[in-house]
Amino acid sequence: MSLFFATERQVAIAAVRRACGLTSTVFNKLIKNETLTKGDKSPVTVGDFSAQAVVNTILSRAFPDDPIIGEEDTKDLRGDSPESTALRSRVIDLATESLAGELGLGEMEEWGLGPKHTHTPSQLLDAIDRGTYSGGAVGRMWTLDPIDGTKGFLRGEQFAVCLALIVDAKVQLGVIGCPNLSQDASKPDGPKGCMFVAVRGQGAEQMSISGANPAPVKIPVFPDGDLNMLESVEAAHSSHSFNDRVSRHLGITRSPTRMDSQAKYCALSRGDGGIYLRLPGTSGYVEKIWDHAPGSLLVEEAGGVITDARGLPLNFGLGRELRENHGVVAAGKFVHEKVLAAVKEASEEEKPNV
Ligand SMILES: Nc1ncnc2c1ncn2[C@@H]1O[C@H](COP(=O)(O)O)[C@@H](OP(=O)(O)O)[C@H]1O
Ligand SMILES: [Mg+2]
Ligand SMILES: [Mg+2]
Ligand SMILES: [Mg+2]
Repeated sequence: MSLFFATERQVAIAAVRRACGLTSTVFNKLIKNETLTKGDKSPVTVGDFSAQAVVNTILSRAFPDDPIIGEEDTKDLRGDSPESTALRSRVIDLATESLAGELGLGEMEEWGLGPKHTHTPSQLLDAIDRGTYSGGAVGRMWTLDPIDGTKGFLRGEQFAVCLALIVDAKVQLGVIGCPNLSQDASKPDGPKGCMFVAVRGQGAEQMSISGANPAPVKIPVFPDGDLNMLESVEAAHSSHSFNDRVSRHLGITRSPTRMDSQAKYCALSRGDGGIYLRLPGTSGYVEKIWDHAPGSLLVEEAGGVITDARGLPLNFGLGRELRENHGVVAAGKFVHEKVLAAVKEASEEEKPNV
């Protein structure tokens, strides 16, 4: 196997693993005033901020020249109000505790990481703000969603820690940690917690969050009548009624599987659902690159195809947003074209979607 991006892969896995551990700690202890509502009305918790501090600290030590496009920033943490002060100190405590653990990386000492190293509050806040890079078509950059599916996280359902390396607008490495996803889709009550890792040209695999039982994932060929749809829980994030219409065109009778976060891409990659469809609602929301970068590579490396609703490739080189894309259609390679055709038919019936 080619060793391209071997160090990046190892560091990204260690960082996502660490952030997954942190999110479980937070969930068990989350108290009411530790969640904020952002300007766009979406929630953010101490978990999102501290997970971004942890992952960005690890990335910045291992790859000091790489910029990071992260979802969160410290605007709401740096104020003098009692709320900001309390939130800030919780985030710093959580990140400090998390970074004090073993990372299992050979170069840890050299990079100033691991149990022997401390990080000051201002270093941790600055680490969060390392995520403000504006992106673009040229060069190496990481993109991080420290908690994708914050609403699912708050409900105790699916969420994911999502990290990708983009080089010259192409996703080369993607790591997604899903602490609440069953390791075996056929045993929903069995052990939970999986990580999905994809490297361009090297395939995709699933393992436990600790790294145990790595196994390749591949989208199976679904017999006609066995397909089903994966979609967001939140109707405001993608139109459920449009998906129903597409399902009717495809002759799908099974009800859709609703799941928060990029866990949907993970489910698709292992055949736990045949199509992921995400068509924008009417709010004019533009998709963010951290919500799709690792998931898109995972789908491709698992043998699937991902485009927008018009059949165009997702363009990760236009900054923080997928500015020129419209929705997302992901499916196995024998199904994707049929889904695009059904999307076209459905949208002709139901303007203004496409
Ligand atoms: N109106 C909207 N339309 C589409 N996506 C939206 C949206 N508002 C928020 N989102 C994005 O939807 C993501 C969750 O996707 P899903 O519905 O698949 O769980 C959120 O990620 P975060 O939870 O990281 O903020 C957020 O980026
Ligand atoms: Mg968010
Ligand atoms: Mg997200
Ligand atoms: Mg998020």
